[in-house]
Amino acid sequence: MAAFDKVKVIVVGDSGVGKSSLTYLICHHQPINNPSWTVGCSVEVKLHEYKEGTPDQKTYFIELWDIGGSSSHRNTRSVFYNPTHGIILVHDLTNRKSQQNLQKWLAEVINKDGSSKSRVSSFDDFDPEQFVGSTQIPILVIGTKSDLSEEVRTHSHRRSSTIAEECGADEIFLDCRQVRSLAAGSSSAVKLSRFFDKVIERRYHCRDGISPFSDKRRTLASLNPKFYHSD
Ligand SMILES: Nc1nc2c(ncn2[C@@H]2O[C@H](COP(=O)(O)OP(=O)(O)OP(=O)(O)O)[C@@H](O)[C@H]2O)c(=O)[nH]1
Ligand SMILES: [Mg+2]
Repeated sequence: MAAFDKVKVIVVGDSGVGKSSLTYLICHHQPINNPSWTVGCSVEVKLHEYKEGTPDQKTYFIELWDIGGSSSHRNTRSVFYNPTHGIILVHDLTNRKSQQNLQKWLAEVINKDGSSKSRVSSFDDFDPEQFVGSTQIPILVIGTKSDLSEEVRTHSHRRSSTIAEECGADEIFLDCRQVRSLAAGSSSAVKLSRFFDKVIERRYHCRDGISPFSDKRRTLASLNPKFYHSD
């Protein structure tokens, strides 16, 4: 089998928001039956056509690292975060807290990327806008359980979540249990494909060639030293 270049995208969010359901739908084009809690991390792979339909089209492997959201694993899951080429932040549209917690998830990912030397001193101090500006790791925000959300069902548009606005990230609302949620040509499928293109672009086609994770803490610290303290 041909060897394809690959990128690693991590999928994070609170336990039960639907990360495994979403990951399965993306990779298998069908819903998963009765997902069980993810212990540690589960990796699914999909092939993606970068810049499909253009002369630059090329096939890549996308690894989706579906991270178990249980808070009891908070101290051990850092091993899964390095390297990270793209981040999918998942929240449950029927659970506002899960959306608010995405800021903590983002902070956790940059905080625990394999180094115990540098820490964000407080999640409240964490500024997603600054994070995005300094690391340029592409982010996609996904709101699940749109079928159960009154707000989504009764309005054709729902306001983007704060974190998506702060990160300048695209956001998708969907029902992970329906194949049609990511039907080819749908706006959600287009956003997802555009996100994967961005991740590949950043990883393989960026002129400066900087690894997103190797450089981000230094950049963040130089931007705002208050984020960091030494142990
Ligand atoms: N109605 C509805 N149910 C969903 C949707 N997405 C996920 N679920 C259900 O929500 C429950 C939790 O989904 P999971 O995919 O296991 O959640 P998770 O985020 O992987 O949870 P952890 O592995 O514990 O971190 C399951 O019963 C799913 O069937 C959705 O879009 N709509
Ligand atoms: Mg899971």
